[in-house]
Amino acid sequence: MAVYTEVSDEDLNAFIAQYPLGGVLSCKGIAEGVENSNYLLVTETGPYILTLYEKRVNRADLPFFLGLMEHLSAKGVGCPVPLHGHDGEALRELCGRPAVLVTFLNGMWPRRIAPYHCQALGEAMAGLHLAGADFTMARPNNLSVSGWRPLFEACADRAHEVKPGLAEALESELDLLEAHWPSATGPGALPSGVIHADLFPDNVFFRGRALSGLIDFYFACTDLLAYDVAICLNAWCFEPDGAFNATKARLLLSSYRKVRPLSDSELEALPLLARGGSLRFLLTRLYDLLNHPPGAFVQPKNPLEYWNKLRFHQQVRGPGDYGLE
Ligand SMILES: Nc1ncnc2c1ncn2[C@@H]1O[C@H](COP(=O)(O)OP(=O)(O)OP(=O)(O)O)[C@@H](O)[C@H]1O
Ligand SMILES: N[C@@H](CCO)C(=O)O
Repeated sequence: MAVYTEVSDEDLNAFIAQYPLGGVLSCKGIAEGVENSNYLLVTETGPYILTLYEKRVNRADLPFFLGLMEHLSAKGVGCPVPLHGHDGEALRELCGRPAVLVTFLNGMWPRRIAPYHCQALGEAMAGLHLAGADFTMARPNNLSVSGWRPLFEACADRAHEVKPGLAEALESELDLLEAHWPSATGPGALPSGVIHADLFPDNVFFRGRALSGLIDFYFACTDLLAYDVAICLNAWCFEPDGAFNATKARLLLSSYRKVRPLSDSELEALPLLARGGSLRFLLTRLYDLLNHPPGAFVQPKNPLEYWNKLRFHQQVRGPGDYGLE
């Protein structure tokens, strides 16, 4: 149960009274998700999502996230929209945590990924990148290459508990990525802009076969657009047994490219970006696993799922291995 901060009825009623939403009819903690405390709130005017932000969300970043969702929604991207209270404010505090109410999105995230999901995701991701092009705020990606060594150092001493030799292998990969990571500035720079940076299946809603919305913009930032593509290759194009599905990758990439073409440099950089994306999620999962509070309801995700993905990308010879003709 990803509810880290419990809210009393008294605190909730006082919080909701600050909005023109009528009285509270129900408020239930949402089990899914591992980063923040989420509640499904129903008032006399309908359903909403109440989010209390936890450890990995910096309060100072919230204006960027909230402003981005408003910007993208205005551009036609299906995403939650923050609600403003009587005082015009969207960002508040509840039970000592930064808290926001957002609109409820209908749809279900796909538990079993079909090729058509990948095709729809590629198109939606490209649309997101284009819609974010004129968003005036910027936020550095604190979980890109500059953020990986501190995470690694916080895990290195105990990584062997998860897999013998893991620390040594990760340090070697980290050295390579730090030495060769593509730049967003200067000669040979790759295109950059607003990326979601966490476009996993559980953050993408479908209604039937149609993609209906994107949620969880709390890792969104300004970074390499192709890095978002690489994160999605990892999150959508591997089968439960760990096998890479080149058909899904081809559909994802080709539908993305129909909306926003990928340059030759971006395509050439995909294997390295996918190795970085593998390391990023491996490290955050490893950190969460090694620091998992005993008895917590939230089940940590398996870092070795991303060790297997990293090993796959390490042997990729070029973008052709991602199903591209
Ligand atoms: N706007 C929304 N409309 C409908 N459901 C939502 C919305 N936002 C969140 N949810 C529900 O809450 C769940 C958790 O939301 P979210 O993924 O943002 O939490 P999180 O703690 O950031 O999780 P994650 O581990 O994916 O980062 C989602 O899987 C979804 O079921
Ligand atoms: N989507 C992330 C969790 C939230 O950052 C993962 O699966 O590791």
